[in-house]
Amino acid sequence: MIEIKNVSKLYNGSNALALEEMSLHLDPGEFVFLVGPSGAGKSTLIKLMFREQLPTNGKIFFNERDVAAYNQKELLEHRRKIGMVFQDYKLLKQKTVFENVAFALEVLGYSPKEIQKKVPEALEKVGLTEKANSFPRELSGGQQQRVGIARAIVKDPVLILADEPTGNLDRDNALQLMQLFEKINREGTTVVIATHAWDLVDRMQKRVVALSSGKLTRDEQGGYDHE
Ligand SMILES: Nc1ncnc2c1ncn2[C@@H]1O[C@H](COP(=O)(O)OP(=O)(O)OP(=O)(O)O)[C@@H](O)[C@H]1O
Repeated sequence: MIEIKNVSKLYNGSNALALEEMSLHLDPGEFVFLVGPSGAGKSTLIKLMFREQLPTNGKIFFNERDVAAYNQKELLEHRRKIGMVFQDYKLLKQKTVFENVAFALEVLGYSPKEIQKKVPEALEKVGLTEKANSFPRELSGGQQQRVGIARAIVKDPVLILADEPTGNLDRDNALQLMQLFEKINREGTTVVIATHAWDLVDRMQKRVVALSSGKLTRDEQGGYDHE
């Protein structure tokens, strides 16, 4: 699904590489944790996969297509296929839960009829049917992140990219969130999660890709650290 080949990233105005000669292959249906210390390059890798940033060197292929060669239509199509989840949820405060999730479809041009069908399905999947008419401020952090996940899955993405999705949550909520990602993955969506939550990574026993100073240092199935 995604092939990252010898990718390096140097941000404008920076003199250190955020990623250095990184290569990584993701197959459809995988569940992958990206781990590593602050500044290791996890967010950069996620931004490159979403094609929010372009590599300075190297190439990224999404379903065998070079993402740097996309035209405008292909770029929109790429982003339609990828659901993003953020640490700070990024919900619209003045919109209800339903409206927040619906908005993700409105910007993609879905019809009102499709929106009325798909939003309740997504809310049901994340267990928030009862909260459809609530505003984000009326929800707990865990519930707000579930809205974030509903917004990501409502467009039936093939890939979910989550950057530190449990960073603002307590351990119980974080674990429930990870289990929700696992359920979404079981239903066929590829999931990539950048996280510092090493205890949860240990518990989940998935593929773990570790980065340090922009380099891949480990890529294996299992817990956070086997050494
Ligand atoms: N927009 C930017 N401009 C310049 N440098 C940046 C930019 N974004 C990130 N960097 C730098 O690139 C490196 C990798 O950052 P990145 O955010 O990818 O790390 P991370 O592993 O996600 O860290 P964290 O766990 O703290 O989120 C860091 O040295 C960072 O300072």
